[in-house]
Amino acid sequence: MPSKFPVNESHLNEELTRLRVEFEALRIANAALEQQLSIDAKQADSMLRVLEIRSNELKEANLHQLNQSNFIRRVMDSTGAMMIVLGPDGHIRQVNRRCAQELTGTDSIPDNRVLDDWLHPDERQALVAQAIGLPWPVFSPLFEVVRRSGSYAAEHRLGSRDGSYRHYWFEASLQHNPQGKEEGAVICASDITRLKQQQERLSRSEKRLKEAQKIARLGHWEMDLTCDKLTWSEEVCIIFELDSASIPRNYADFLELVYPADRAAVDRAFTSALSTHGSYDIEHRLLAAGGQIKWIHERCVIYYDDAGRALRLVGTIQDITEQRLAEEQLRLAASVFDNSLNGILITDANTRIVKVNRMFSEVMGYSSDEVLGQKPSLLKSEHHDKQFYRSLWAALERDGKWQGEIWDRRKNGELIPLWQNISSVRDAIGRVTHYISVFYDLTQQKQSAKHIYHLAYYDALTELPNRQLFNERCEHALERANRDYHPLAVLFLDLDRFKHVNDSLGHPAGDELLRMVAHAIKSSLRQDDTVARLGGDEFIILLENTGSRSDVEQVARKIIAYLSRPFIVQGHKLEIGTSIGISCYPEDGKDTMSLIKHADLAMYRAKEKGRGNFQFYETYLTTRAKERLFLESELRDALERQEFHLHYQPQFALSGGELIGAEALLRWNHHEHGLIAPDKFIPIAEESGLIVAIGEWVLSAACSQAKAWLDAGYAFKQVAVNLSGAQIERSDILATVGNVLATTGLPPQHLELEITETYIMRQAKQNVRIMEELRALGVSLAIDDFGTGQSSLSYLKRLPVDKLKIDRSFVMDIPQDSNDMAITRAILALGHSLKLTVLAEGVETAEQAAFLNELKCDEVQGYYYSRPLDAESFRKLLAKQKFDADLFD
Ligand SMILES: Nc1nc2c(ncn2[C@@H]2O[C@H](COP(=O)(O)O[C@H]3[C@@H](O)[C@H](n4cnc5c(=O)[nH]c(N)nc54)O[C@@H]3COP(=O)(O)O)[C@@H](O)[C@H]2O)c(=O)[nH]1
Repeated sequence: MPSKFPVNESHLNEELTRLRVEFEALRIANAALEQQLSIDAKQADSMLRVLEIRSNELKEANLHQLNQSNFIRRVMDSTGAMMIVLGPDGHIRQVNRRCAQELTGTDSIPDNRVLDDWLHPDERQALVAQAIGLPWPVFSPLFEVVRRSGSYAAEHRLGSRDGSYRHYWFEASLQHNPQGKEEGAVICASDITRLKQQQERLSRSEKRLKEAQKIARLGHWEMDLTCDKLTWSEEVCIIFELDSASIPRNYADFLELVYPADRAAVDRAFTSALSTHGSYDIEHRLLAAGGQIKWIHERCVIYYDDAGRALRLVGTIQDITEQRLAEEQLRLAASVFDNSLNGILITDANTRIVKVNRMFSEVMGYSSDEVLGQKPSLLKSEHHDKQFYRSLWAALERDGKWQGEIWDRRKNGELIPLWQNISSVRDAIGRVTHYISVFYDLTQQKQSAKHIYHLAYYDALTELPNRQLFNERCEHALERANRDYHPLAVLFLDLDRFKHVNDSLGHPAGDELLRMVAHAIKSSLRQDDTVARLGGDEFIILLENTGSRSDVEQVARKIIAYLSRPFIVQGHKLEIGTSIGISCYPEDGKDTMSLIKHADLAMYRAKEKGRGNFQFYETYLTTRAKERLFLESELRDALERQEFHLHYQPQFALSGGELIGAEALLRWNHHEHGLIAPDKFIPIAEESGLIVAIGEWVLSAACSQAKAWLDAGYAFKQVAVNLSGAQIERSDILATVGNVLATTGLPPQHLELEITETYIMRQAKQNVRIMEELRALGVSLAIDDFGTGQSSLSYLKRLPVDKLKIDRSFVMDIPQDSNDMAITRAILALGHSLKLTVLAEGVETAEQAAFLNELKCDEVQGYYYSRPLDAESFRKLLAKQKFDADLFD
């Protein structure tokens, strides 16, 4: 075959040679190979045999491993815990059935899952936080933790298939192969959910116990007697106010904390319980660290060994301070309730009585048993109408309280006024639970008020209304009179001669007389009329619905007649009488004050008219009263203004006509109104008491003048000075006369003192004594106005007087009035029989002088002989006197 390429023989040879060589080499090699193959075949056979052996071994090993693996799986499945095998990257490689069931509800776990997927988010998050920043990929932070620690034990929650989390106790260990390379980890997770729940329950109940102990302030303690060691719960520390370091650790230290006064009792309880194999229960005080004394309740039980030896004591301590205080408060409240001076009644919401106190029973007369369960209406009286109780309940419902006066009825039927304070008690949600009524008896108060009212409105002596009540009644009467156009009258009474009774028989007799008079006035009036006592011997009467003035006049006459009858007081027959002033509404006044004032003025006028008279008010009486007021106020300054002077009315011996002396008569020359008559101002001076100073001035002026005349050589027997009754009563007349005589130097025998018969007889006994003392000074005494004063003859003969002055009223109607002549005659006879000088005053005519002369009257004075003269005129008269001065010494 032609070659495409030029053939080269050498080259072919060379090639052939090379091929031969190669072939030879190949042949040799093949032979070697065949040899080798034969060797190898042999070897292979032996190897195959080995392999077969090995394979059998492996099979056996595999079987063994499978058995082992099955065994392990069975073991794993048989455990109650979850077994999880993690691969080297943390993925779950294998789990036991329990685990698969728990986590997925199947028998397997899907591939590539990590256990962290079931961890509670909080825990997962915490593990993630630990794994952050690791330089290799982290599939399972949980596995990383296991890796880090090698072995790991912790509590974790894993989500179950039902969505709940269960608690597991993880115990994990990192796995290495024999070469030391990490192969993963095995986790055994035991379900501790129930344990956990029990723990939680336990801790909850421990907590609750703790709280309960705290609330109950209850602590517990234990004492190991074998080593005298005390242990306390936390609450005990709180009770003792000690920190746990300083809490007593043995019995002796504990006793130190017990209040000293209670230590013996505590120790007794302790030792007695030990000796009797008992327990003890005691309340005692302790000294808390803060210094406070606390009350505690201690209970203890003792445990013994089989031989009966006490081993330990277990006890509780409860702080009962508040309870004690509350008990104390309760005891106090109960004591207050029981001992309250107020009655207390408590009802339930249905107003059934649930409790009453002692005072209730005392006041109302019902025992507690008698009223419990009853309604308070048991006590009801008919004093109040339904409306009263309706408004009481309305107030209770509206304000929760009511207070006021209620008249109830006692068990014995008596009505009783009570001041009640009723309040409702509500519970936390506002429902009324009780009503409490606190009351006190107003009887006493009402009686006191009545008594006070009586004192304030009634006259204690006569039981008649007083001025205050009269005023009020008059006010009301005026309102009625004004409304109904009725007239009314006010009668002002002043008893005549009452002072005389008082002065002569004493105040008890005066009081009795006033009571009789009060009764007499009342019985002479209608029931509706008001009679009041204003004080002293003054009474006032209110006549309502009076008809004409004559009707009032009739009443006045009736009263005068009643009071003119004699009253027998302490065996004395007393004749007094009354003077009545009358004012009428509306003509004499439209208000109480005016009516009383005007009746008073009218009464004065009635008295002036003569006793046993009545007088209707007239306007001039007011003018007169004003005038009196004016005079009184002017009188007060008259002495200072030296407006007084004396006139002297000469007195003569009737038989020879000799000038024997003069009566000093006071004259008031007012700087504006000129001469004011003594009749006008002396009574005012007497009433106001100014008579004392004025009388002293008169005495002093008269004595000075008399002494001056004597010193000037004029002869006269005496100067007579009038002493007013008021002056004697209101001053020390004895001292006054003595002083005046001493200071003026007038020999007493030249002074004669004139005292009116009326005054002397008013208090005869006492006045006799004063007159005796005056006479002892050396002065002579004359009874002035004799015949007007109803002298008692028995007294008259005992009177230390020298002269009787026949009152002008008897002389003035001589010779026209035969009665006066008879009286004059009688006085002269009486005077002479008593060996007294008799002077007739007010002699104005020759007939009178002749009549007196005929009757051997000793001395005279009167206009017939001379009017009162001023001092100078009298001196001139003296100068004409031809008497021998010795005649009068
Ligand atoms: N306690 C004092 N009383 C005094 C004093 N001075 C006077 N009085 C008393 O005042 C009353 C009035 O006195 P008076 O106006 O002075 O009148 C006296 C005589 O003037 C008056 N008199 C005398 N003679 C007559 C007469 O013939 N006719 C007449 N109509 N009047 C006459 O009598 C008054 C004296 O009376 P008496 O005292 O009763 O002797 C009068 O009661 C005075 O007592 C004084 O200082 N203190």
